[in-house]
Amino acid sequence: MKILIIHGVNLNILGKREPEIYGTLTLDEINEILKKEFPDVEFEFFQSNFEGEIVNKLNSLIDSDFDGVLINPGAFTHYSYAIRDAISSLKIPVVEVHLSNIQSRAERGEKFRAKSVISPVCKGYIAGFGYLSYILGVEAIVKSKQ
Ligand SMILES: O=C1C[C@@](O)(C(=O)O)C[C@@H](O)[C@@H]1O
Repeated sequence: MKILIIHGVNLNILGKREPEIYGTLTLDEINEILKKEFPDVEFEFFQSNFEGEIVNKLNSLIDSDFDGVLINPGAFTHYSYAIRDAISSLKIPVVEVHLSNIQSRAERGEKFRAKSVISPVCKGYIAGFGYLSYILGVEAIVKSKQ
């Protein structure tokens, strides 16, 4: 089984970025945890701060042999119709994940986080479990394929 993990904008600085919200693990450490948790899955990892690069990556999956995509779009979650349309064009399952609970953050004042323009075109979404959100997301892709 082949799964593409897409980390969006500002996730390259995980570990140093607001650790009280996003935790202390770096992106590489999260990627390593996924490889250890799912030894039978072939992963490709992709991070970009550029919306168009993420769109290009998603477009490249049309007619590919990937079985699923897990994406944390970062702040693109809240406004990128381009990423949304690219996901809609895919036939394989896409799961959206977030480290933080974007709904509770919205209630506590950051209202813009309440809206994900991405989740309506995903198979499902998981938020609020820190790096475990990624594990749960991959598990959802693997188990829904079985
Ligand atoms: O960059 C991020 C990270 C995030 O996607 C998360 O993983 O909790 C939540 C987004 O609202 C935020 O812009």
